[in-house]
Amino acid sequence: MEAIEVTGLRKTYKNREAVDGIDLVVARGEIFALLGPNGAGKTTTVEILEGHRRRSGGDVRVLGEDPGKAGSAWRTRVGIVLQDAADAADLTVREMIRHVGGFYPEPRSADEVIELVGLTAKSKSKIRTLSGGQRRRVDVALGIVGRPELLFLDEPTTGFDPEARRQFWELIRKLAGDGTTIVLTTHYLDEAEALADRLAVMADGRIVAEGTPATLGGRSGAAARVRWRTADGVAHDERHEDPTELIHRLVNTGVDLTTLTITRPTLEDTYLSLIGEAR
Ligand SMILES: Nc1ncnc2c1ncn2[C@@H]1O[C@H](COP(=O)(O)OP(=O)(O)OP(=O)(O)O)[C@@H](O)[C@H]1O
Repeated sequence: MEAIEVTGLRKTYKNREAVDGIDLVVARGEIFALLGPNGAGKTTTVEILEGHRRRSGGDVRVLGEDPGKAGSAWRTRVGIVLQDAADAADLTVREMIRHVGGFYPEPRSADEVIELVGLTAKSKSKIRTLSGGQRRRVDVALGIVGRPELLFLDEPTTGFDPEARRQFWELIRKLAGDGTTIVLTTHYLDEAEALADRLAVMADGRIVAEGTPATLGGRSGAAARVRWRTADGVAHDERHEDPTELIHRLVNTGVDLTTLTITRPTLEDTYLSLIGEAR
């Protein structure tokens, strides 16, 4: 059974199709990223999958059930990392995690969760005294304390410093390695590339491309850009479908290969052209 199966999902707000008939499958144990510009329909889609928003049409199965009708047993199998879930709390980190863990049948221990999110040094601090990035770690802790089979993360690393982002990525990989299915929305293309097994790009309520980070939008087959400088200092810049033959030729003509660079479009290049085409 897949973790998520969606066919023909639609959501209409007044006259506006925020989600305009999307199909989506997320396999168990997969890390799936949903990308797209502001207003594309990502949050609406994810909130429907979480059971927090009604759909206008289509079929949705999440862990085998319709989230619009599923009960509390289903809810304990799904983890949601909300932005600022823990913000106003006057509790300590450990108290808050234990408190929320109490709502689940088989919670992780507070110590395990605190260690996983890297908050050991802050476990006895009141949440309101934490920095923004540290509070986001508490949000993540609250999302995973119930040992979810499926975890939704909405722009999880906004406000993290670079080291905290890398630590968070490690945590996500670890959770996925233990079999947790992960669905994340992000505006960071490097994050999607580092984490996602598969990703989909939404624009204007539709999915405009879907694939692995390496193949999205024909990326792997896109022409490579080859640049080099000849001994007389002249710069060359060419595009080639298959640069191997060109490189052989350059080697045979004695080009200084220390000046040679070969680049493919980055995920960001591909994403921006997909979004541009969708407009
Ligand atoms: N409660 C609502 N009532 C009316 N329109 C809404 C509502 N929620 C969202 N919309 C509209 O639906 C569209 C999709 O919004 P959504 O929040 O799903 O986009 P998003 O891809 O998550 O954007 P962002 O990257 O900015 O979070 C937008 O045009 C938004 O204005």
